[in-house]
Parts: sequence; structure tokens; C-alpha cells
Amino acid sequence: MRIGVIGAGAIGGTIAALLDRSGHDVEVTARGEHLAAIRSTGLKLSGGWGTHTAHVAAAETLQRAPELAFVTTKAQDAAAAIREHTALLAGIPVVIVQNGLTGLDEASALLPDSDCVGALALWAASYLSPGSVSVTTPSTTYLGSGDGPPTAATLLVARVLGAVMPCQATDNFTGCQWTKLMVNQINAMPAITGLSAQETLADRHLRLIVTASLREAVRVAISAGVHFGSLQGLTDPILRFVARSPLAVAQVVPLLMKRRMGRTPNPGSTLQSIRRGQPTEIDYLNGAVVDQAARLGIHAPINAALVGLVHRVEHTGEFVTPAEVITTIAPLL
Ligand SMILES: NC(=O)C1=CN([C@@H]2O[C@H](COP(=O)(O)OP(=O)(O)OC[C@H]3O[C@@H](n4cnc5c(N)ncnc54)[C@H](OP(=O)(O)O)[C@@H]3O)[C@@H](O)[C@H]2O)C=CC1
Ligand SMILES: CC(C)(CO)C(=O)C(=O)O
Repeated sequence: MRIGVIGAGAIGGTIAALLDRSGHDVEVTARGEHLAAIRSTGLKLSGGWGTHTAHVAAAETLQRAPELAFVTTKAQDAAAAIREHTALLAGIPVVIVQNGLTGLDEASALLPDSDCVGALALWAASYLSPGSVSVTTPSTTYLGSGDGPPTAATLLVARVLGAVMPCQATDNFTGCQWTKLMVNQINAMPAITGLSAQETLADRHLRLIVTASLREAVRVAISAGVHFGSLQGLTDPILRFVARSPLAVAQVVPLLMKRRMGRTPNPGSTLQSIRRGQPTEIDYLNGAVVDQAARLGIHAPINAALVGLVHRVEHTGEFVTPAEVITTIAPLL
């Protein structure tokens, strides 16, 4: 199948390399040094799903019409990336692999003639260096397109992508986006401190802050009437349990997330943006919780404080010590 991957960074590069390895005709978009490296030595995949060098066609924009496309940019870049490809994407299934709550709706509005499918990656990947990506935690990709039974496009993507990585279609994609937003509560602390997700969750004080921001986010979602979708054993009842538990008990959920990540250090996608001097997605992660709280007329002070600290690191380029994070946020717990 002719497959286009728009924004072949950590996630898109992994998807492109795996689909190339299984025999598809893959074209990717990339820029700068990353594009030069893919063109000269190929797109190199390593880590949990094995090694492969994909000699794929690469340019700043797709050069030919694919039969299936993946948009794998960060949330803040997706609209621009889609607009550059509107004509090529018309009429085909387009998979939006993105964290946050808005990716699928935004793409569907920009591409009224395409069958847009949302994808939530529970696996983790890192951009190591130009031309090189690595899977740090293999796991499942959840697919859907709103609420209700999977569409034909979702089933097609489940078949094509499911041949190279574990995939599951869901009939509560909106609820699953919310559950993924809860999983992404682990992203802010690495971006603030420069530590891996596992290191931040191993630190008792930082873990309690992550637990408190998770609990606050779950409470906001419940107030908004969300029914969480089930992702990898994280279910609506478990998240409701977090909402009503003391932090010392609720921390079992971040601890489980840490265990699932395994031992390979996972910086998370937000710290990776910081390391490359790029804007982060934080306004679409903890920021989405703060926005939803504001719409409900309630406060989400811990999520707001984490957003503020991530923006501070983006602007100064200096990580914040765990001690300062604890001093800043402890009064809010
Ligand atoms: N990394 C991970 O482990 C996970 C990430 N996710 C989510 O997946 C999505 C992708 O994340 P990730 O792969 O980490 O991000 P990356 O930053 O590694 O990759 C995004 C790519 O998009 C490119 N890009 C940016 N703007 C455009 C544009 N206008 N046109 C074409 N390409 C563009 C970037 O290029 P350039 O660098 O030149 O700007 C970059 O190569 C995010 O929503 C993230 O939250 C979900 C689960 C896990
Ligand atoms: C799944 C997880 C938490 C992997 O790190 C992720 O979504 C991210 O890094 O953005």
C-alpha cells in the first residue's frame, strides 16, 4: 500500500519504519538535518520492536498521493501540516496520532472529504538523533473515530497498522482520549526537571505531585461528565477510585504506569521537545485540564502550576530542581 507519514519524528518515524519493514511503499516528510540523514543513510529504527533501516522516500512535504496517511506532528503543528497536504489527503483515510483532546476533531474539520481516524499511542518512542528513532516501551495503539462502532476506515487502519504493532479499535474514542490525557499527566515532570519519567515517578515527593495533578485532572473530567475509555487496564472505575482516594493510596496508579514503562529511560514526548529547543505540547496536556476546569468555573491549580513550570523551562532553557518543584507545588496539595 502507498502510505504517507507527515511528520516522521519519534512516533511517525517508528510507524514509517515498521510499515516499510512489512513491505509497504512508504513516503515520509521531515525537515533539516533529520531529512538529510533519512535521505543519505535511511530512517533507522531501534528498541523494543527491533531494528530496521528504512530507505524511504523523504521530502519536506509528500510528493505523491498516498492511499493511507498518518499525521504524526505535535498537536500545535498539526493544522499547518494538514493544510500543506489538503489536496493529497482528500478522499483517503487519514490517521491522526496525537495526544490531547482536539487532534481528531481539528483534522476532521480541515479534511471534510477524508475518513479521519484517531490514534492513541500507549507506546513510547524517542528521537535519538537525525535519522534515528527508538522504541523505549512497546505497547498498544488504540484507534477510533468518535463514539460508536469502528468505521470502515478504523478497521482498515487496525488491519494495516495492526500487522506491525498491537492495535485495538475502541467505540469510546472520546473517553479514551480523556484516559490518555490522564496517562500524559506523567509528561510534565520530566519536562520540568530533565529527568526520565521513571526517575520522576521513583521520587516519592515528585510522585505525590504527579498523583495530585492526576487526581485533580480526573476530578475535572468527572465534573465535565466524562466516561473514561479503557486503555491498557486503566478504566473508568480505577480513575474514579483515584478521584476519591488520598494521595498515599492514589499513587498506586502512577506506580503502575512506571512499572509498565519498563527500565529503558522514557523522557516522554514533552521533554524531547524541550531538549530540541522546540515549543512543547503542554497547553494541550495539563493545559487542556486547566481550560476544561475554567469552562466549568472550577480551578485546577496543580495542573496550572505544572503548565507554568514547563513554559518557564521552555523560555529559560534551564531545568528546575526537584527541590524547587516540591517547594513550589507542595502548598497546593
Ligand atoms: N514520543 C512518544 O513517546 C509519544 C508521542 N505521542 C504523541 O504523538 C505525537 C507526535 O509526537 P512525537 O513523535 O514524539 O513528536 P516529534 O517532535 O518527535 O515529531 C513530530 C515531527 O513533526 C514534524 N513537524 C512539525 N511541524 C510540521 C509540519 N508543519 N509539517 C510536517 N512536519 C512537521 C517535526 O519536525 P521538526 O522537528 O522539523 O519541527 C517532527 O519531526 C504528539 O502528539 C505526541 O504527544 C504519543 C505517545 C507517545
Ligand atoms: C505514552 C507516553 C506517556 C509515552 O511516554 C506519551 O504519550 C508521551 O510521551 O507523550
